[in-house]
Amino acid sequence: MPLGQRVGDKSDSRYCGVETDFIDDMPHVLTYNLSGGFDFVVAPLVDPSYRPSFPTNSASEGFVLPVAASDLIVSPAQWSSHVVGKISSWIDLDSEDEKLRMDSETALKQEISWASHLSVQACLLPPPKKGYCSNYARSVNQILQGITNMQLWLRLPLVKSGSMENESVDASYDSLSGILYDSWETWNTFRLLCEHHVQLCVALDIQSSLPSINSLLRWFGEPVRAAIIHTDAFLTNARGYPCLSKRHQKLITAFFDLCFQIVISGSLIHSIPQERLEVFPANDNDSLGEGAPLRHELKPYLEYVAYLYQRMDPLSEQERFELNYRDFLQAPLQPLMDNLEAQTYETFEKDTVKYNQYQRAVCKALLDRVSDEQASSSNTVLMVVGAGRGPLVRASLQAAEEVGRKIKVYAVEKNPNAVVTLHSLIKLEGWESMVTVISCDMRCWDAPEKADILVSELLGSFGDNELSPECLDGAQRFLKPDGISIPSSYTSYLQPITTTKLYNDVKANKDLAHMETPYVVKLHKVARLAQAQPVFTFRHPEFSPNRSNQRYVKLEFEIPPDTGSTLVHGFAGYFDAVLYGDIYLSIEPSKPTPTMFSWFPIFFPLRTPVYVPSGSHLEVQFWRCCAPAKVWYEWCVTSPITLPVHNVNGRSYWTRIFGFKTMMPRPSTIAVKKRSTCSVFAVPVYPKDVNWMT
Ligand SMILES: C[S@@+](CC[C@H](N)C(=O)[O-])C[C@H]1O[C@@H](n2cnc3c(N)ncnc32)[C@H](O)[C@@H]1O
Repeated sequence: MPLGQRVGDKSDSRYCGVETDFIDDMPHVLTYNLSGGFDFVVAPLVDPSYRPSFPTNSASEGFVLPVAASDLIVSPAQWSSHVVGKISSWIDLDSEDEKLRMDSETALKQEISWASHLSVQACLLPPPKKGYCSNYARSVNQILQGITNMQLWLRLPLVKSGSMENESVDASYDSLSGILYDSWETWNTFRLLCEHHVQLCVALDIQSSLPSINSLLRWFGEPVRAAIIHTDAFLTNARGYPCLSKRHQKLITAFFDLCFQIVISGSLIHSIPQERLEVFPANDNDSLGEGAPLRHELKPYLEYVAYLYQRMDPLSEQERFELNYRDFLQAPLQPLMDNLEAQTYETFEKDTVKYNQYQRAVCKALLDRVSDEQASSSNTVLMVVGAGRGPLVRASLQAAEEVGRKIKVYAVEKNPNAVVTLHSLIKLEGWESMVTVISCDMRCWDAPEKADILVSELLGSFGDNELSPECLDGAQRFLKPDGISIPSSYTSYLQPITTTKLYNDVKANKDLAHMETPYVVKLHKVARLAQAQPVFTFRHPEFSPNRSNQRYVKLEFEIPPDTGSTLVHGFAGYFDAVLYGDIYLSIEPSKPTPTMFSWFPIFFPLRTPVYVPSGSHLEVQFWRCCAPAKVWYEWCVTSPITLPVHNVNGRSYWTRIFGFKTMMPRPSTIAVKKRSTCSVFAVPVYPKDVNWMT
């Protein structure tokens, strides 16, 4: 039974599991827990008290595992939908005791092999011993090469020494070794040894004490599949029921949003008032005995977790639309090279927030330019360059009407298909006396007069990446020397992020070009490691004779000291734009224009993820390069390690300045969609097609 559904979140219900001990009667384990309200069990498949001692050279031949149930006793559908196999915790692949190490490896392979035979979708691996995991990771990596569908969840405590709420009960300190412990470091070592294998995931043990927010945030970009909450991490409310601290509540809510499963572990340690203990009718195949009532002792914990889920804010209509775009790579639009399609324009046109901002900017500019006294006599010349299907023309006309100014509009558009719409709009909306449509590239148009105001929206997710600077440089010839450009400036921003999902998706293409191409992405499962910093700014008009659109910047990111070490998979890119005066558009995370959805962020991947040790800086260098026919970015990391410059000479990604044909090799085998459109070439499996394990 799902925990319940948030309004508007129908396909995205959350699931809650329970960790059980070994009982050699899996049908009973399932009946008891599923009828008790849990969706799945995390259960040992093999008796953990069984500690085989294998002959040194003939491995496991002939051994029969003491298993929890024959594969026949539980249906294949139940094995795969309701059971996560828990690997024996005695297994220690990095023990100094060679015999134990060898036996552990054999036993691990046997248990995984049995789990694989049952088709369970995941196995929970015991945590590595603190500080050591190389041999464990090596063996797991070997296993990963041979399994197809099953995931392996590496169990780790959610701890980081030096940042826990209550250091006196700090589980992050290894008293044996005296080593300060950060479980993220263990995870990072483990997954690097396993080459970021996509089936290697994490299950976090949530304890009563939590590390600092910044160190927790690192996990948001990791492939965490489950958060295991032990009953002793729960507090007791005034009525005797379990509840969680405010920090835990926030964390679990964030986990829901990131689609992590919740698992309740441990026994009932709260004295729940008797009348609230629920009784469940016995199931037909209840092996406890006919008619015996079943009562799940952990139900109060499950109910509390369900309550946290249900009280989350409902998803807005826009968020629901964007569910399918979360963490999926899209090829950036190139409206200068390509002619946009009708449905792309249609998606833009739904973003009323963007056009309202333009309308406000045009209002302000008209009021500044034309005094009340001149209002009836002067006719302001406004040119919408890159008019598309006319929304900025409409916003400009509405602005003029709002402030009582007369305007004459030229709508300049190079896409002949959009020009057809512009012509039909003139008739439909009665614009004949006010609007002239020009079917032309703005850089080639021989304008009959000069403009007072030049309005454009040629911005990409990274501001200048759709070549707004080059287009407006060509158009400003017909702007009066004191004319106004809307936008008057725009700035790109960069932010280092951890994003295992995107890194793996990019890497799956196995070629250099995909590793050094920027993608448009609705970022979701990412850890934003530092504040975004400004990169390149362009101002318009720019009449200086020495102007250049080449840019270079060196950025130094300071990761907050309590974060701990991090792994950077690439950079999220954003932009903001000053339209006019104090009217702006922004997708920069610290000051986004509320509810505007025209742009998702851009992602610049790194060919090799960069480990940034705790307390170190991350230095990155970015170039905007221009040649007569193309524009491209190059980027590299120069501290704490130096990586090769990415996209040298625009070899993998570039934008063509002239001509409208796509000449660039486009990613074809990856999940690529176009910016904010419904033209989906590949759809995500989750959450559309709900699979509770993925
Ligand atoms: C991002 S779309 C914006 C369209 C419209 N203004 C809107 O807000 O829906 C950019 C438009 O500019 C057009 N465009 C790009 N470069 C151009 C150029 N050099 N000359 C004329 N139109 C251009 C594209 O064809 C496209 O219709």
